[in-house]
Amino acid sequence: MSAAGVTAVAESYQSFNPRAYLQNNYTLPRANFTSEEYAVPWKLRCLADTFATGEIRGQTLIDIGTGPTIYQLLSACDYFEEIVATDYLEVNRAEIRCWLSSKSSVGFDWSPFIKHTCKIEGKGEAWEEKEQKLKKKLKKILPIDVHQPTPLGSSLSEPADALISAFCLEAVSPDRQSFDQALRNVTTLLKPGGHFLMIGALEESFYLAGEAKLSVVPVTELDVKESFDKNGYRIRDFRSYSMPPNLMIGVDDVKGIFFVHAQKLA
Ligand SMILES: Nc1ncnc2c1ncn2[C@@H]1O[C@@H](CSCCNC[C@@H]2Cc3ccc([N+](=O)[O-])cc3CN2)[C@@H](O)[C@H]1O
Repeated sequence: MSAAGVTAVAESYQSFNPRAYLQNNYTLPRANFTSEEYAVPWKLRCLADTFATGEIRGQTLIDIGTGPTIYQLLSACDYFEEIVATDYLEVNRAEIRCWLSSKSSVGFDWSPFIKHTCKIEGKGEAWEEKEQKLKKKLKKILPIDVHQPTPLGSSLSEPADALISAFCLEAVSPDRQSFDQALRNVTTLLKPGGHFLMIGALEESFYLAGEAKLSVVPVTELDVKESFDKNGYRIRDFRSYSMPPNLMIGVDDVKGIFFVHAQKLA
């Protein structure tokens, strides 16, 4: 892992604009709920299908690099007592706090995401009920640095039952070696036998978030599978999505999205 590369990444994130990032990726056209040919419904389907088995459950789920988004936690909230959000930037942690505390729609409006998740889960759950359930379970919002051997510092009492992460490791690693090391680091946060659900960008080299232009280490399906294999996981499921031309809107050069369900070997 190049220390200089990691420092450069950290500096680039100082101008990350959460609202611009949300606008770029979580409004139309990418957040179009009319068909699973669109990126956001595809991601929600991966998560809803995986949690529906009931196999992934426990006391604590940690979200690695939550960013300013909560959609990735919607299907998880039925299966864990405590959900821990984490991010490197205070501006992102503040976005999550704003959503948690907002009575009205002061924060980003996640209701279309919550309604879609309730619909595909098919339990007849009211979206307001799921929203309140997640807000109740989302008990901690912690600083994290995946490049540290102990990413949460001393904030973590014991390893979690499961980890989830969306678009983080590849977007904060200057190279493949750093990506592998970051995966090794966050694996210390997971109990043996615990499950790790990761969603990420395929073959992306940059993305925009307001004034910030962030570098991304391009990873292929094979790269991701190799990283999990090398770090003591059994891959349970792997799905990929090709970005259709109408979703290539200039905010990044992402070619596709991967979803991996991996289990840490006991
Ligand atoms: N050292 C660090 N440790 C942990 N987290 C860190 C660190 N540094 C920054 N962070 C934290 O990690 C970041 C996570 S956001 C990364 C965005 N990834 C790229 C973007 C994502 C995206 C989303 C949706 C769709 N789609 O089509 O639907 C496509 C794409 C493709 N482009 C950010 O929260 C930062 O604050």
